[in-house]
Amino acid sequence: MSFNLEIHHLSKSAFAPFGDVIEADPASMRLINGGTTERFHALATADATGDGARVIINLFRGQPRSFPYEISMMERHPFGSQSFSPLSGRPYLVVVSADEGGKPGRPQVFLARGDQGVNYRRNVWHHPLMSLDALSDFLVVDRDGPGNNLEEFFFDEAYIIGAPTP
Ligand SMILES: NC(=O)N[C@@H](O)C(=O)O
Ligand code: NI
Repeated sequence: MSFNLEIHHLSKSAFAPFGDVIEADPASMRLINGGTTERFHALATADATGDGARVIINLFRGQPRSFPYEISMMERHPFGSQSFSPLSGRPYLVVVSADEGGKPGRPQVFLARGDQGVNYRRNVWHHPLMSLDALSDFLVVDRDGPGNNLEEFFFDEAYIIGAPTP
């Protein structure tokens, strides 16, 4: 069995082609509330398109994935962005692909810290939530409304991820 996907630490620059990293970036910080609160401003933008579309806020409670793990499919949301912000303080995996002629290319795997969220830009290929180690909660901001906002693609041959090392 070949563990043929490397895991990289999540960074704003590496993730830029796919969306935003939601983290306490000093460059975005402004003091508010009489200096008692740091506002890390406009880290990402929620996008919801189509008549009747709305941005909604959800909680996802994800069961931990076991490894080696087969990446057999990817999905995307053609009508809206989707963000995941960890509430349990645990790392998790983020798996994304560039679009290649309407299909996902070779997945890229990022290990996100427990204080980093991600916002997938609209129509970006990604794997469904991948919690690690224990049941984990995430605040998820995405799009609700008419139309099918889920497109899935199944690979002919699955990619394999070995167990992440912290
Ligand atoms: N289906 C759903 O709401 N979740 C997925 O979109 C996901 O990315 O986890
Ligand atoms: Ni999704």
